[in-house]
Formats: sequence, structure tokens, C-alpha cells
Amino acid sequence: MADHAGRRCCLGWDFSTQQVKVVAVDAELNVFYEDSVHFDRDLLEFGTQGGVHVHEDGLTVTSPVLMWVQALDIILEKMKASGFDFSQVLALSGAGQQHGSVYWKAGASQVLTSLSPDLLLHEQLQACFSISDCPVWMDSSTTAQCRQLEATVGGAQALSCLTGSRAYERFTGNQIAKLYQQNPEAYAHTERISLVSSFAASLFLGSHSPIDYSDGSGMNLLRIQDKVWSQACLGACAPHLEEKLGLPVPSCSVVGAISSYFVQRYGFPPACKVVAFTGDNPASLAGMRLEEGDIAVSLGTSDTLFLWLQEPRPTLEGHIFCNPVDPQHYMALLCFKNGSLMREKIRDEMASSSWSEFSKALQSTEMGNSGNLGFYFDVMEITPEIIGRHRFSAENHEVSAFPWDVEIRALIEGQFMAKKIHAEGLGYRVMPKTKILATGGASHNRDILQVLADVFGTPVYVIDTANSACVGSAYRAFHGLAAGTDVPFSEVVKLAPNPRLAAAPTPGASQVYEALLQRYAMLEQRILTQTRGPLE
Ligand SMILES: Nc1ncnc2c1ncn2[C@@H]1O[C@H](COP(=O)(O)OP(=O)(O)O)[C@@H](O)[C@H]1O
Ligand SMILES: O=C(CO)[C@@H](O)[C@H](O)COP(=O)(O)O
Repeated sequence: MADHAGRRCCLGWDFSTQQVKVVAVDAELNVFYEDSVHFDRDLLEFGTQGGVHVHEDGLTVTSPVLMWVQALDIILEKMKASGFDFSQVLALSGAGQQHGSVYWKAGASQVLTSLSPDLLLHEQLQACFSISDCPVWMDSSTTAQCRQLEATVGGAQALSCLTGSRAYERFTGNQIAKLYQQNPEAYAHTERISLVSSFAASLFLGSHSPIDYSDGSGMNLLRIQDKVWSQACLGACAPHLEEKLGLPVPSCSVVGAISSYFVQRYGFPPACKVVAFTGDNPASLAGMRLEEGDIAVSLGTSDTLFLWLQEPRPTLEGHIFCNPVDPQHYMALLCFKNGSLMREKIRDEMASSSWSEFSKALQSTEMGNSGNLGFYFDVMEITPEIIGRHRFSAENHEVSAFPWDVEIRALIEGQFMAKKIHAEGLGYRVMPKTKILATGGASHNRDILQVLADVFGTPVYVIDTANSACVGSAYRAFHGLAAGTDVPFSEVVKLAPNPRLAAAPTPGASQVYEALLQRYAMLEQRILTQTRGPLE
């Protein structure tokens, strides 16, 4: 019998870009089980790279919905085979990569409610989707729909004030508008549209799960102040959209009990609660127990930076989402598309595909890289909209190549300088008590975290697992169980292990980066002006 038998717990799931992950957290808030299924490695038949398919136009990016379902089957079977005691699961919640959308075909809810425990989920859900390839957050094919949406509500700033963001290509409303315009039949045959998060919750619930306020804020459709769908935005995207989306719910809502499929096949207790699933970044905010004044930096497939906010101040850059753990508050988020996959490319080109070689370059080069600076955006970046690799010497001359170790430092310093500059653009300032909480796959790399600490001039902390979205989902499940008694989230997680210091700023770092940050910002503007012309 496995040593995790008989421990009462909550499960936290994460349906992220490259994998499905799970953790089990016991009542003392210790993580005692972790597992994952990696799409490229474990589900070869879908032929994804980094969990996605990039289409011929270079802009459309999708993932097969049945790959996500099958990944859940595999991970549940692995847990069963390891002796995991499902009968002790009190509640579960989860997270999904943000903005992606799933289109359930008419009749799907009937299938969901009558699943046979003798078969796997993917064997039974084959015919349940009106499109098999779901648009995901890396898609940037909806510029026309974005401009239409902004025009309908009075411009980009007006849309941002209403929904927390100007129109972004990956945001779900614009993706739905594209689907409706290009494939009206599939749209007409769709009974329900889920986010990746609410889709995953629906599998556990055995019926369509509602979208929560926090992940719903990444759609350009939800009014973030009063938390209802904007009729103007819905109308601009597609007809009958409100009925296909269902009503949004607070993020800590219990959306129901687990479906009988999981009770019969895996032995979950019938009373096991499903707490609304949310976006992976909001779930990470919960997992790291972010406090006002802290900065979270997630180094997953995407790089994101997010903050806790009391008052929303929507602008033309970045996003304001409803806060996933406190319904009165908000979070601000910046997303950088060229994150881990860009680091992997440079690692493969310059460091023999080895993270330890990559680290050696960071160890053997000086802070500030002797004035050499680089921008590495193999895919069109979101923050800011730049594509291509651009390298500059200390004299600000564009150069075509750097030595291998200079290239690696230029990549990592550039990525973190961009984060600091754009966070300051949102009005954020590093204060003496500020700490950075780092998470995501690349937070395993101490040399990368050292550069992060040096560029920001702030200590960097990590939690025990880099799967903060999973841990946050399990914490949110405990919160969902307790919320009937109106307990604040901070009270529920007060006994969770504290983050550990991973890197402190090197003496003299602030002086080195002060001048470099100014140069980086100036050169970023120069590239932007060269590529899109001067702003009017
Ligand atoms: N030691 C390491 N150094 C740098 N990056 C790493 C290291 N280990 C893993 N990674 C990166 O972590 C990424 C996956 O991060 P993860 O947070 O699990 O992604 P996601 O949740 O988006 O699926 C990989 O693409 C890989 O590049
Ligand atoms: O688009 C965003 C946030 O706005 C991305 O951060 C996605 O949520 C993908 O997350 P990862 O799989 O990279 O964690």
C-alpha cells in the first residue's frame, strides 16, 4: 500500500500549455503527491510541439481537446495504479491555461451526465465537441476581431475600463468572434463554450461548469467592476453568446459534487466537492499566497508577472483580472509570450541542449554583460509587440551575433529588464519590503533566479513546488469547503509552509542595472518605432 493511503486531502489540478499536473495536499497543507502527463512526450499520437499546433499562417495556434481529456485519463489511471486513496478526497479544484476555449457540441451535456465507469473519458467524449482543435493563448490570428470589438465600445481604453484589458488577440471573446465568422455552422451547433479551466471542471462535475470571475476576466467580455457579461461586448462577438457561456460565478464557489463516474471508477466519495476552476495565473497567486506589495514572476511556457491590487486601474498595456481569492480585490498581470520555449531554443543553440551548460554561461559572465543587450522574440511578443532577435553592443550598435555565453546572459537579462520596465509602466515600484515570488518550470534554475534578483534589486523566494497553480488549486479547494462560513482565504492557508529565499541581490547590482534599464527601454522604443513607425 502506498504511504499516501488514508490521508484526507484536497486535489489541485493544472491543465497548462505543455502538460496536465496534479497535487494532493493534506489537511496540514503538506503536498504529499505530485504527478503530471506531458503532451509532447506522453501523447505522441497528437503530434504537438510544446503542447500546441502552430498552423501554416504562423498566427493560428490550437490544441486538440481530446488530448487534454486523454491526459486526464492517463493521470487518473497512474494515480489508481500507485494506490492513491481517492476515498479521502474532500474536494478538488483546478486551473487551466488562460483564454483558450472549448466548444461543446449540442448533446454533450447528455453524454457528460451518463458516462459509463467501464470506459475511459476520451473513449466516451469523442463526439462531444463542435471543433476538435481549440484556440489557445498563443494564438494571434484575431486582429480584425479585436479592432471590431474596440470600435463597438468606443475604443481600446473604453474596452479596458470595462473589461480590464484592451482587445488582445488571444482573449476569448475575439476567438469566439473569429469562429463565428469563419465557421458559423460549428458555432450554431455549439451548446456551450468553456474556458480550459471550466472545461476541466465540467469533466469532474459531469455537467457544464460555470466560468469563474477571475479567469472570465481574460475574455474581453466580463465587466470587471460588477462581474456580469457586457451585453455590448457579447453582441459585438457573436449572437446568443450569453446562453452559450452561462452565468459567471465567484471563484471560490462550490459548483457541485463530483460526478458518479469518478465515484464508481476511482472511488471518490460521493460528497467530494468541485470548487470552480480558474486560470493558471490566478491559481498561482493563491498557491504562492501573494500579498499586496509582492511581485509574482511565473516562468512557465509563458512568462508572466502579476501583482495583488485593491483598486483596478485599467490601461492600454497589461490586464486587470478579478482576484481569485478575494472578491473585493483585483490582480494585474503582464504576459510575455517568449518565455521558456525561447530559453530552450537559445539553450539548444548555445549550450548543447543542457541547462547546466546554460547556467555556466550565467556564472561566468558579469552582471550587466559588459553593456551588451538583447531582445529575443522568435514569436510575436505580447509585451511589447515586437518580433525577431535584436542585439546591441555597449555603444548601441546593432550586431548580428554574440559569443555563446554573452548571448545567454543577454537573453536572461533582457527578459527580466523587460519585466521590470513594463511593471513600472503599470505604476509598480519596488519598495524596501518587496519580495519576488518565483514559480514555473524555470524557477528550478538558481542561476536564472540570481539574474532576476539582481535586475529587480529584490530578494527572490520560491515555494516547495514549482507547480504553484496546482498547489493554489488545492488551497482554493480547502477555501471552497470553508467559505460557507465566510472564512478569508488567508485564514485557510495560514499554516502553509513559508516561501524560501532562493536568491538575494548581489551587492552593486542596482548601480549596474540602473543605467542598463534606461538603455533597454530606449532601445525597445527604437525597435518599436522601426517596426511599426512612430506613434501618432
Ligand atoms: N532547470 C531549468 N532551467 C530553466 N528552465 C527549465 C528548467 N527546468 C524546466 N524548465 C522549463 O520549464 C518549462 C515548463 O514549465 P511549466 O511551468 O511546467 O510549464 P507549463 O505550466 O506552462 O506547462 C519547460 O518548457 C522548460 O523550458
Ligand atoms: O496568456 C496567458 C496569461 O494571460 C498565459 O500565461 C497562459 O495562461 C498560459 O500559461 P502557462 O501554460 O504558460 O502557465
